[in-house]
Amino acid sequence: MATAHIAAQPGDFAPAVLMPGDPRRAQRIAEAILHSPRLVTDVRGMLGFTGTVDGRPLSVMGSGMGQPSCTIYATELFGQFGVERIIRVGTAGGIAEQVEVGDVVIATGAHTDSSMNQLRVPGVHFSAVADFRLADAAWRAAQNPASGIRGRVHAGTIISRDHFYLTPEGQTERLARYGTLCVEMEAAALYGVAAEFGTQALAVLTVSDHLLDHSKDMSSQDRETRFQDSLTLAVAAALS
Ligand SMILES: O=P(O)(O)O[C@H]1O[C@H](CO)[C@@H](O)[C@H]1O
Ligand SMILES: O=c1cc[nH]c(=O)[nH]1
Repeated sequence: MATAHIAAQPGDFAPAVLMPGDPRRAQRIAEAILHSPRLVTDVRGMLGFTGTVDGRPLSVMGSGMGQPSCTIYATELFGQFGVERIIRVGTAGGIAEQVEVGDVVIATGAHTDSSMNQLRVPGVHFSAVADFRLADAAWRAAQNPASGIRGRVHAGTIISRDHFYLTPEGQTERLARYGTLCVEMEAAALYGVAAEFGTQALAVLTVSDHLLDHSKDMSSQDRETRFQDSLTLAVAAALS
């Protein structure tokens, strides 16, 4: 039962999927945390793996960059492959002053400048929010010393932008005033797809750079590899 973008069979995906934007990060995560990972799809190089963690099935699959790409994969996983929860594990740019490079953000809600969720309920400004149970599980894992979290963890609102390079003047500073923690490019759409299917979604983000202070930004290699804390929280949520 392959779909247009996923060449897998029924049962190939676990009920919970970790979803980074970068398919190479999906492979690294699969190799790092899954017991007996097997490749279940590679259409367009968007790698998906399934294995087990502590004897429980778990999948990892890339989403690509941006809300349209993430929406395609999330829609097919929820709609065709029996997936019940998707936890995005991505990088983000810091916006709030208290958020530093290397910190982790549990995205409880996502503002957006995208039109994708506007099309869902005509005349309504859709609220793109994380599943409370997943967010609570990630937050509780962050507070538990046994989890081994080394850095700081924040929970709150983020923004999912369509543009990586084009930002209206003053928008970032205004978002900071409204308590927005960081910016990435997928969570709002992912939360919208989960609402459509009555399933669960969460984004756990590693801050790779800061929009208002670039002095400590990560290299592109660090962006691919420095995600241990967010991964720990994402797995805790996925298997909760
Ligand atoms: O690191 P990932 O998960 O790709 O997430 C962030 O990085 C990409 C931009 O560099 C966008 O996809 C953004 O959301
Ligand atoms: O979308 C993103 C992701 C990481 N860093 C940014 O500045 N923006």
